[in-house]
Amino acid sequence: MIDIRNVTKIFKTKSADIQAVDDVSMNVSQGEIFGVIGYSGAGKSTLIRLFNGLEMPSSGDVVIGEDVISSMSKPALRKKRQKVSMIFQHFNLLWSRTVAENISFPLEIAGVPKKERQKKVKELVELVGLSGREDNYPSQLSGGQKQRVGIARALSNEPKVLLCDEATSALDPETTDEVLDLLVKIRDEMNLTIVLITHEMHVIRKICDRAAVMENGRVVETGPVLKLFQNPEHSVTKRFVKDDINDEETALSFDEVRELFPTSKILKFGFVGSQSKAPIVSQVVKKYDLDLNILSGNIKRTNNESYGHLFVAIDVDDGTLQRLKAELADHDVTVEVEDQ
Ligand SMILES: Nc1ncnc2c1ncn2[C@@H]1O[C@H](COP(=O)(O)OP(=O)(O)OP(=O)(O)O)[C@@H](O)[C@H]1O
Repeated sequence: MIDIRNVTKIFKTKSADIQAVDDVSMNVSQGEIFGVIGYSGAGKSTLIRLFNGLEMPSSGDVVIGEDVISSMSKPALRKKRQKVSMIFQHFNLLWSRTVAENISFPLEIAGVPKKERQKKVKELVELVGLSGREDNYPSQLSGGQKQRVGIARALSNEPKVLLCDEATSALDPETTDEVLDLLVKIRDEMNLTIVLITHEMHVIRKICDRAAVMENGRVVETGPVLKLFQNPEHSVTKRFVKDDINDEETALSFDEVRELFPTSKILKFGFVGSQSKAPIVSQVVKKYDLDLNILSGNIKRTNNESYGHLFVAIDVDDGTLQRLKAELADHDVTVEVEDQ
């Protein structure tokens, strides 16, 4: 559906050339929710703006469906943007227009007759849960409601692709989850392909199927979301996963744990899916007659699986540890020894 091929974007400024996107390649399948995550300045906004031709690549190709975005004429591109629409962090609504008029605006530009526009607006208002608010102005709405208007407006021309530029970054956690649920609903109902950029791993975990991690303009890691959470390889991915799990408290208490149990090793067991509920660890620990102190645990849900980890302090010699690791590996439970 979307094919990004060796795309580079260099901004030429008076003082220097800035390489915002550096040789990025990625594919997004039809119906997928694909996330791009990175810290500030990683190149996410530039990358997503390349998807709909708001920026043109310095080299490489952006292909959406049958069209090579990077070599389209301006009028063709304007037309294409009706099918590759976008929502924004600060909503970009027209403040002097009501909810209904905002949603109707792209249809007016596309020359859709009034009757048809009204019908479409009504459908969209219902779809995004804003019935009764049609005549309100944006200033009368909460942040979450404003983004619902942004989403309805973006859907008015029945796009194939929805680009989300930090769409929940201005929202509180509860409203973020409501808007994310809405994105999943419209993906399912309209068979949309969604590409979102974010700096919040929670957003990736909650709704994305696959994600790419960016640093300094490059994609440093990409894969199915569960894989990124379970087995992050790049240091940036590890930081994002750690922030999401938020085990700072555990990290702080490790020193105390070492004082309390000087001969113990601190282990982290990692689980996924059904294993996260089964008593595998308890069975294996019993079998080797080990004493175990549970330090902390956490189970999180991705869009379709649960995964989790358990930190324990355990008095175990190296030989037994190897056997324990092998046995747990047979049950898809990973074991990591935390640094002493
Ligand atoms: N129009 C521009 N002219 C010059 N440099 C730019 C331009 N747009 C972006 N940059 C630079 O490109 C780099 C990547 O910026 P970009 O906004 O794409 O990153 P980002 O990951 O989206 O960060 P943020 O979340 O802070 O927006 C930065 O160094 C930025 O200063």
